[in-house]
Amino acid sequence: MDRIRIRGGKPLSGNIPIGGAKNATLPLMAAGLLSDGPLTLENAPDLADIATMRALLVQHGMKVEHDKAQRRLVLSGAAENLEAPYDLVRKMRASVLVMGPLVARFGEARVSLPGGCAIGTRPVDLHIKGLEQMGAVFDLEGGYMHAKAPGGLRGATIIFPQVSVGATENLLMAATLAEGTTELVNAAREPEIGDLAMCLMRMGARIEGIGTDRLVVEGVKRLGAATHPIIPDRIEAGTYACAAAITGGTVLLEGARMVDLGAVVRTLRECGVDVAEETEGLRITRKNGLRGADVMTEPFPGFATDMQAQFMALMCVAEGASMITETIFENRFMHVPELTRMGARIKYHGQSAIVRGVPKLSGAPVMATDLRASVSLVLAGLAAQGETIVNRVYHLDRGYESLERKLSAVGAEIERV
Ligand SMILES: CC(=O)N[C@H]1[C@@H](OP(=O)(O)OP(=O)(O)OC[C@H]2O[C@@H](n3ccc(=O)[nH]c3=O)[C@H](O)[C@@H]2O)O[C@H](CO)[C@@H](O)[C@@H]1O
Ligand SMILES: C=C(OP(=O)(O)O)C(=O)O
Repeated sequence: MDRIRIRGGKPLSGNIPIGGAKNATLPLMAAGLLSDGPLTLENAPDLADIATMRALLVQHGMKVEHDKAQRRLVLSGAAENLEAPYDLVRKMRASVLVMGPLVARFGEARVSLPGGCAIGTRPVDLHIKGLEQMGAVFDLEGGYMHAKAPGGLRGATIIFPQVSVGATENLLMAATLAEGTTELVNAAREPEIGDLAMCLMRMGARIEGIGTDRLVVEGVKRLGAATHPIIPDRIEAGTYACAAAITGGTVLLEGARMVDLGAVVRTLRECGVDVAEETEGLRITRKNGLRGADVMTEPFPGFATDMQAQFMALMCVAEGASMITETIFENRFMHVPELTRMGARIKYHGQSAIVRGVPKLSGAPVMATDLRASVSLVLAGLAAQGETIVNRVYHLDRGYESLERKLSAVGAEIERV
């Protein structure tokens, strides 16, 4: 199995191109089920999760062409098989995003329950309740959610008791083809949801309130073809910002947007890192020592949970103590024991961790159980003395395209072995 080998201690310098956002591309691909298309998605990343979503849509009966050279996905055709099988849903939770579009367009879907995952239990009750409010009837059988709405979905007012990115996306897509008006209250406001809404509008949907926590959707009879550019990946950008910061370098993140990274940028500045907006993207520079800072993860526009592990790696070598509180997922500190093996001083209890900065980390063989925990070990390895080997590289391949190529191009000593 592939591993990543890093020899730390090299300040990064140069440009890193930021790809299209994984977490925008996955729902956008699911939206392809809402029309015969073609739906053309520009700036598509080449990631394992995108291949999994492609396999899922293809087994539903759609045609999905991925032109990797042109960074373009073209989706067309209509689903014939309405079942999302366990093997694919288990591999990638975002597979449940096919449920809303399938029920809305074809009146039925059978989607495997995803089960828990490394970062938490992650139930899908809000997705189910919302579709029930829109008239779908659910049976749970053999580990599958079987939803039926033979007469189609109807608009409803859905008030989310807690903010959910996936449930907002599923119900937003479903609402575009429902009869009448759907109101989504306390909706998630992540940039990926705005991107999905923009694409749905291009396909002919009628949506108001984009960018706010109240989305109002007027259902239409059918959606059509569209071409949509995917937004840049703010988590990939944030991760490479931490790479520049932890190595004391200067990197231009080509294509990254300040508007998506407000809370991360504010925290980096608090730690003594310079962040400047340039025409081509964001420039991250760290000249002096890092200072510790406290962080609490929250729904957007708060600090993203998908940046928590990377930030913790940074705080391991910052001066003073930092308190990191994870409020979104109940089990998202799996990187702590591995960072500790590299010499970090971290204590955690419940949802909070205290990181006491040390002058140096030391390289070690490490592994993690999820995507962002894995990349936090890469960041720690970039700063550590000696060699770090990161195992289970398949986690990284879910969300970071050409990670080792992008980092070695700016001076890191990193390779896949
Ligand atoms: C593919 C994708 O875009 N993944 C992102 C998405 O995941 P995902 O859409 O799964 O995350 P949610 O926003 O739905 O989850 C937030 C919280 O709500 C809970 N919850 C969610 C749905 C539900 O029906 N019931 C329920 O209790 C979850 O267990 C979690 O504790 O948003 C997360 C939070 O920003 C990110 O970390 C993930 O990277
Ligand atoms: C948690 C993540 O993804 P997923 O929701 O697909 O597990 C992530 O991108 O960090």
